[in-house]
Amino acid sequence: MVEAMSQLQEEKAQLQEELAALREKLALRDGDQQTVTTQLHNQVESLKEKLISQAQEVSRLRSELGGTDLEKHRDLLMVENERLRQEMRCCEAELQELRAKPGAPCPGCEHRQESAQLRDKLSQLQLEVAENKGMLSELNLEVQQKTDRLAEVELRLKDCLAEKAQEEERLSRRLRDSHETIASLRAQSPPVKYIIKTVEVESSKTKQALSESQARNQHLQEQVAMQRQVLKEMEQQLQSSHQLTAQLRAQIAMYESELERAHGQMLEEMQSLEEDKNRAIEEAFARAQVEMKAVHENLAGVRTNLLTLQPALRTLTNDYNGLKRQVRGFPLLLQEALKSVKAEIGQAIEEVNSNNQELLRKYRRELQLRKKCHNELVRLKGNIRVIARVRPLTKEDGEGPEATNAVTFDPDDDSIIHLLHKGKPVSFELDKVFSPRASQQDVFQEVQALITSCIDGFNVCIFAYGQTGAGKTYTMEGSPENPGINQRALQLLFSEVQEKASDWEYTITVSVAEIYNEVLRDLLGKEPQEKLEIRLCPNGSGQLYVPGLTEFQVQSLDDINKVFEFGHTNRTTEFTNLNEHSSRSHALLIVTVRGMDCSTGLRTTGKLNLVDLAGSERVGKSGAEGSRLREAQHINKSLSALGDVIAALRSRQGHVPFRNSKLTYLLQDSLSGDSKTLMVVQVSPVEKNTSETLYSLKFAERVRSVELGPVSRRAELVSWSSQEHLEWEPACQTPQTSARAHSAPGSGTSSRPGSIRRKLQPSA
Ligand SMILES: Nc1ncnc2c1ncn2[C@@H]1O[C@H](COP(=O)(O)OP(=O)(O)OP(=O)(O)O)[C@@H](O)[C@H]1O
Repeated sequence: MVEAMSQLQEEKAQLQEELAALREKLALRDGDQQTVTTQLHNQVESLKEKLISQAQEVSRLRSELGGTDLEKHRDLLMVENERLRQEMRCCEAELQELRAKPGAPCPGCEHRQESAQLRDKLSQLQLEVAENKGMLSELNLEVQQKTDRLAEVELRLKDCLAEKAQEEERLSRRLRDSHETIASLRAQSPPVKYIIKTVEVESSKTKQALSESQARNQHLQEQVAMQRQVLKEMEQQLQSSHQLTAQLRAQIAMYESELERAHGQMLEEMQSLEEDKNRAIEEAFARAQVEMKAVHENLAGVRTNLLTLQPALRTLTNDYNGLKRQVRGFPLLLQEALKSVKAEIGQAIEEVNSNNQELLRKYRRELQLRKKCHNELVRLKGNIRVIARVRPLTKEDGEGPEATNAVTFDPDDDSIIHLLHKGKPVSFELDKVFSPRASQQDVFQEVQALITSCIDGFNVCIFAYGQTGAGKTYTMEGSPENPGINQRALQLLFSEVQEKASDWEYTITVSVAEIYNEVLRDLLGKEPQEKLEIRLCPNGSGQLYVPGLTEFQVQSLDDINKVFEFGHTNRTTEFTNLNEHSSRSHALLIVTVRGMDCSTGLRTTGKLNLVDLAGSERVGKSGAEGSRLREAQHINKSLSALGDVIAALRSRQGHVPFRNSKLTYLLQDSLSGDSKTLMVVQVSPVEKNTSETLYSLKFAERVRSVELGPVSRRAELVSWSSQEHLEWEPACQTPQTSARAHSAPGSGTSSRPGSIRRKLQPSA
């Protein structure tokens, strides 16, 4: 029993210990539970506070920025709009009144225009106001939409708050229940274990509910943030609509002021117009009264006058009837007058025509006379003339005694040239001698009469003769800056032709050819290397022509330059050593001038041959061989043939040996008949060239001298040919042997060069 008692005691102590431990544990649990509950309570409290503050915030926001302001704005705008409408109606009514007012400004009055302008302005303003009205109603609509959305948000917020309150209520109720349960558990200690477990279960449930409510709280916070964002956007929109409204209001104010000003202006104008009108009426009335008075007075006078005028009126009526009769007969008179005037005019025209005919006849006669005079002049000068041109010393002549000047001139006679050959002076007389100082123009002046005769239908030949480097090409072609005879001749032809353009139609064509080693080539052709032949015209006219020789029509200096350029290019491409070749060939520029008299239909053709001959130096003398010898022989042959032809022409022989060379055969037309020839003998002034110079001058003098008396001429011809051939023999080549060599004036050995010419003339 004792053992059982002690066992019971032990068990009791054990149980007490266990109870104490449990109590301790429970006390601990209680403490934990309490802290958790207070924490939860605190959390719920803070949530509540947050919710309240959020609700306050929302209401504050609502009061600050919410629909009420928008609504207020909208209401204000609507009131404003209504006020504007009323004002507009008033203005319109006033305008109507003004329009309807009698005594509108008189037509054409300047105020009328201004009034019209004002009306236009007003209608513009009305249009603008209507536009603004439209904008305002749009704005109203927008404000309405925003207000609706705000109301929706508020509703949602209210729902959320109610849910929250319910949740809070539920939680606090559960909390209260838990507290009560704990208190009851404390009161009943034995089933502590079970209660603790229940509390534990309850506590976890409470926690879960708490976390749920936190999540919901979070969700609500997010929603509130979203709402805030929406509110912000709406705020911005509201602000922009505020700005727009302010702008619109400003515009409306502006239009109002404009309208007011226009209205005021209009009123003022109307007033001034009214005043003007009244004033004008008064003035008019006063004037009318005065005039009326005067008219009355006049009327009295007129009445008395009328009585006196009646007899005068009768006579005037008689006069009028007489004039009427005269007017009826006027067309007849006019016709007769016109007839006589026409007859007079016809007579005058006939007189003018006959005068014109007379003048034309005189002009033609003058033209013929001029032509005759010109021909006479040329004839007096000689159909074949020879002039010399001495080139200046150039760098190419070198230095030293061999390069000194050997040519002098006669200061009193420009047809004499003196040459110092091997220390002995020799003189020659030609038609004219040009010193090195002579310009291209000076030389051209001498030949231009010949060139113009070409327009009248004459054939002309101008040759440049002389040794290589004596200046032939310079005289004929010149340089681009200082052109020679060729270009100047064509320019002269152009200007002459232009002068006659009213009566004559002219065409000028050019051909460029070359004779080398007795072969004729066309330098303007497509095949410059092709050999050309000279043939008789098949029409039996006896004239010559060159089949295939290209002719270019030229009208300007540009055309000439192109033709020369083309000819030069053909020559350059043909021969590698052009300078060498050019001095060994004859270059011909053939200009044909064809004219037609517009009134008579008369046609003329004149040919101008401008020839740069091959160098006349006697290459054969220096013992040249091969091609140089062949060239020399050809040149010699053609130059001799030219001399023979000129000589035969001057002596008017029956037979002229044209066919002895290609050159003379080609120029046959231009060397025969009444053609005119000029030879320019080019002279080098250098000491080392005196032998060639002497030869050239002798040749020139011979050409010039053969024109005299028939017997002498024949004798001269014999001497010419034999002399010419002898000249090519080196052994016979001495200047002294020439019968035509002259001594320089003052040398005392011979008479003046002109004496030979005189010697050959038939004695009187
Ligand atoms: N009157 C002049 N004034 C100035 N320079 C001249 C004159 N005459 C010739 N000359 C010059 O002398 C040089 C030889 O002249 P040009 O070439 O005309 O001689 P050419 O007789 O035609 O020779 P070629 O037979 O070789 O053609 C050239 O440089 C030229 O410019």
